[in-house]
Amino acid sequence: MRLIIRDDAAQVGQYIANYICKRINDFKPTANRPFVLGLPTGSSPIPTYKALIKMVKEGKLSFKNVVTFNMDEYVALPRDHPESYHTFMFREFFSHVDIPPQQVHILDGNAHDLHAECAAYEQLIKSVGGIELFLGGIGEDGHIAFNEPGSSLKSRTRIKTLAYDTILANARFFNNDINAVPRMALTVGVQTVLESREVVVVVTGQRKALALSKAIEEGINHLWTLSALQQHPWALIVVDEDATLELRVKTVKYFKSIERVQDDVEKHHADLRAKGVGVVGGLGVGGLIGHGSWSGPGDD
Ligand SMILES: N[C@@H]1[C@@H](O)[C@H](O)[C@@H](COP(=O)(O)O)O[C@@H]1O
Repeated sequence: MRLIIRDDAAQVGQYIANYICKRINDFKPTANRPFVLGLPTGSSPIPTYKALIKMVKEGKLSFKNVVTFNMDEYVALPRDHPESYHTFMFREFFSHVDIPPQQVHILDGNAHDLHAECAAYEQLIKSVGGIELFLGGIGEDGHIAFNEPGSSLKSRTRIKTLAYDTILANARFFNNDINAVPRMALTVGVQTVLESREVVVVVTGQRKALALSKAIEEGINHLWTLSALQQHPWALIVVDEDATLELRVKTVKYFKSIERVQDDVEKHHADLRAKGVGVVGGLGVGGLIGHGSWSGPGDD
């Protein structure tokens, strides 16, 4: 796992957008071999969406051959409700990029048979070859998607009752009316996220600081479901300074030093490549081994 720390939420968004842009462009997706991207809702990914939209408008990135799967959706909230995740995603992102709407997948919280809807979602993800990169956010209680505390770390897409803390936290989107917040949601499971080939998580703001420290400084624990990421071979968490408030100074220094070393190694490789010297893997930092040149968060 790698942790990248930036000054503020805007810089976090820019970093992740650059990262996703590079991933998609390096993948060279085609209609027959699309890039499969998992996406979250919430306020945290908005700076990333803004930066991605700008890249599309500048012609640096296209979503024509990208297939998306959203993490979650409320149960029984009309699809066209301003706070449904369908509405959110089209308002904040999909309507501004060149993705064909039939390539967008969002769970249907109004499906007649919710269990069948969840099973079909898992099947659909499998049928396109699995998710290449899952971008996620977290709740204050450390939940990823809507995998509330106590969720099985082997869970798959299913119906989930929301924790009272989450209902309280999300009331801000419903005119602070707790009674208006749906009590249930459909969500991908922790295992669904872990099965994607790469996971990138955005964590910003002081109110997420405790969850971040529980997830990365302590053991894997179903009470902080993001901690399951410790088992993922290719995970990156991008945070702002505020989100690091509960981390040990030593933890912050460690991850910052890893990034510095990574930059030095990357520069060294670029110099070698410019001189026409082939670069083989094996430097052992941040996933260089087996990748020739570093391009990802690494599996250290
Ligand atoms: N289901 C979503 C999560 O996927 C999201 O990560 C979380 C954080 O939202 P925010 O980024 O607004 O803090 O909100 C909801 O609970």
